[in-house]
Amino acid sequence: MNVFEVRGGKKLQGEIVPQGAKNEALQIISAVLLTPEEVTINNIPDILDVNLLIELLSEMNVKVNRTSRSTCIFKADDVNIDYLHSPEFKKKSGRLRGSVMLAGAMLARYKKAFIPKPGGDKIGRRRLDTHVIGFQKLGTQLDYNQEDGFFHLTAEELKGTYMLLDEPSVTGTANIVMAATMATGTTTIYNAACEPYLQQLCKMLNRMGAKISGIGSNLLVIEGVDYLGGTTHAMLPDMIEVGSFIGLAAMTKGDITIKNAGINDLGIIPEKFRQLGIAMDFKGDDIHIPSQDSYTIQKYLDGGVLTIYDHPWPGFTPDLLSIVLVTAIQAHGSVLIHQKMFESRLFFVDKLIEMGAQIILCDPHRAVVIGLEREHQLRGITMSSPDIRAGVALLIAALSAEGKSTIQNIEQIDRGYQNIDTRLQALGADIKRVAI
Ligand SMILES: CC(=O)N[C@H]1[C@@H](OP(=O)(O)OP(=O)(O)OC[C@H]2O[C@@H](n3ccc(=O)[nH]c3=O)[C@H](O)[C@@H]2O)O[C@H](CO)[C@@H](O)[C@@H]1O
Ligand SMILES: C=C(OP(=O)(O)O)C(=O)O
Repeated sequence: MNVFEVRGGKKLQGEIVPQGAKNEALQIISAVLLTPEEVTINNIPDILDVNLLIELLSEMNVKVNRTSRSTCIFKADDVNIDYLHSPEFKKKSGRLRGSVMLAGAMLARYKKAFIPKPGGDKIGRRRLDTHVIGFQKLGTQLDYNQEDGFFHLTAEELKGTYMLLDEPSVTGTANIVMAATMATGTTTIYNAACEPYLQQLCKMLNRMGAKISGIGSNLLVIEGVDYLGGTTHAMLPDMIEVGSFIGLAAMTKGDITIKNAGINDLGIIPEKFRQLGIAMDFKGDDIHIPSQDSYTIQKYLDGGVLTIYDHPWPGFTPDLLSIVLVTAIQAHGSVLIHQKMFESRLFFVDKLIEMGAQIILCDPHRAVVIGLEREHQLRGITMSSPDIRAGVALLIAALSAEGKSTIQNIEQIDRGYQNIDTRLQALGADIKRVAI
């Protein structure tokens, strides 16, 4: 087991390139099952969750040729469907959320899929109802087997239909879109999620021969086709990494340039950090965050305290709220952080409070951060990373703190951030990965 040992207080400086997007990669890599032809994927993030999904495909007998850490050629011309019903699949897929999206592709191509209880961050209830109801509307029979703990999904034929999703689930929409690509007739999905992850998936599917319109909106229309072929795809820069680096720069008084940040696909993200008072300039596709001694949280026009809350795209992603929260610690002013989607994602503030932050956890969904205005620094402590984003938020706190911090359970961070220790070292951070 490894921990991060961090000696904080250093001003970080330099350039950093975001990895390919984790949540996009999980959708895109699942989609390779839709065709027997070669699919080449570039800008793959070299992170635990993605590597595990690639391993699962390889164990399903998909030919996997990883020509470099960031490029992989897949060929799913002889898939072993039964592997999806094995204890090994159950165990491994339970370690990541993304594995649930193998089901949509399997249903489209083989009219058969198995879904064990998926893994992913333990950040609250994470139901699969939207996925399953969508599959059922397309004509899938569902049988939950108490003994093996799998949902068994089978269909004689998938038939296009109209559906209004209960909620714009990200992985749910991806799953239903994939299932509908080769259904008979037209599928209309209203209240669809429309994150750049999904836009990228739909564009890739269209290149493979699918007929999807409405991309980028919450109304997707999918005309079923008989066959999908091979293609090439490259992931966008990871917008959650970009947001994390903006927060990191502000908290460490750093002067950081995020290279090739994919600004056109960041939506409201830069604006939310600007509301915290963080200056940034866009130069081409790079974001430069200059060193700032202080930053002041905006108030509403009527003088009210700012609230930053999550909302389905194009609202603010829930995956950056922990980062916004930690970034507000050293600001002037106060902000209410309202995590609407997940009920267990804010408990990590206990650690920040122990480090000296002024935070009031009002309830599991809401926390008020009262900025310290850099009047005193956080203190280094030993802490454990509860989930990917809280883990990075704690890491940012540690890098800004006085003295030594130890962060345990860093596998959580490694699930989503590629070689974060070495990339931060290149910015001047004192961080070591230590085996214990
Ligand atoms: C692998 C992957 O892509 N994971 C992302 C995906 O997870 P995932 O696709 O699992 O998340 P969902 O979009 O299904 O929803 C997440 C949670 O939010 C709740 N919910 C969702 C929509 C809504 O309008 N209201 C609401 O309360 C759901 O009930 C659920 O508990 O999307 C989440 C929400 O952006 C992100 O945090 C995850 O990083
Ligand atoms: C919640 C997240 O991931 P997952 O859905 O894979 O658990 C995340 O990326 O912040």
